[in-house]
Amino acid sequence: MWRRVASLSPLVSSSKSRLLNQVQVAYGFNAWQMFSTQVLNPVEGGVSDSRRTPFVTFVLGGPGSGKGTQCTRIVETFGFTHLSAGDLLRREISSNSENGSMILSTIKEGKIVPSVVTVQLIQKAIETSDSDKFLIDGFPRTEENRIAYERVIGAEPDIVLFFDCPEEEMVKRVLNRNQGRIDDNIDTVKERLKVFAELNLPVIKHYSKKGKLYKIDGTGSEDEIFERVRPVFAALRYPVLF
Ligand SMILES: Nc1ncnc2c1ncn2[C@@H]1O[C@H](COP(=O)(O)OP(=O)(O)OP(=O)(O)O)[C@@H](O)[C@H]1O
Ligand SMILES: Nc1ccn([C@H]2C[C@H](O)[C@@H](COP(=O)(O)O)O2)c(=O)n1
Ligand SMILES: [Mg+2]
Repeated sequence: MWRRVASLSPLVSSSKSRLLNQVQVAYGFNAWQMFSTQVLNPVEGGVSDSRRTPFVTFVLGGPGSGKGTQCTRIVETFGFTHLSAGDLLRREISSNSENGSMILSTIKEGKIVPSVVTVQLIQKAIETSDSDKFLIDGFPRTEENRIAYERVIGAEPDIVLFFDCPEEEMVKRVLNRNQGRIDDNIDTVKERLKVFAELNLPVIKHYSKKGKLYKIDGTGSEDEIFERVRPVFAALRYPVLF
């Protein structure tokens, strides 16, 4: 079980703090992102490998914006573990869990499942994985999702990707998806677009204000989009040791 040291900053000496600022300027990351896979040991004030915390990327965008497609590419190239909130919920439906019928009707209507259910599924998936870097796809969809995650997991994401795509393109992609999803029909898509604009955009704005957002142009071919995503993760492969 991993956990993040909540009050890291007071433990960082002023010289380290200056160094972190220089690194942030040079690499475009903040101090928290740099410490995302190693946390300070509060007793010794040093870096402890025994209490690693995972690097978490939230992957956001409207329905059909290409989140799942690009996550597959990121997994192939950078070895992340992909957790799709939608897939976790659909698995609950197919396993006939106690929440299955509620989840099914919520997804059919294009609405959002209560955060307590989704956050629990994500928490379990993280805790039962050996991975130290996750893509959490399609989550948080609402401010309520975001706050519930931060409360339960005790951490914010390290970075957030947002695939920005015009509505007409998203609708076209969803209606051509042909994977048998119950929400891939014009009525549900219209509702999902409404929910995205009303409830998800505020989350995206929140992370933008925090300097964690990477807005990616979600138009063009899958390859073209991945070439916009690649530099974000390529930069993460240069660890800075303190
Ligand atoms: N750049 C692209 N150009 C054309 N089609 C694409 C592109 N990227 C993905 N697609 C296709 O569009 C459909 C939707 O993509 P994807 O499932 O990745 O979107 P998503 O953001 O995960 O959607 P949802 O939120 O509904 O799960 C899929 O059929 C996918 O193959
Ligand atoms: N945080 C989430 C994620 C997904 N859902 C529900 C509602 C979505 O329309 C549906 C499909 O998700 P997708 O595969 O498109 O990411 O699942 C939710 O309620 N809360
Ligand atoms: Mg998807």
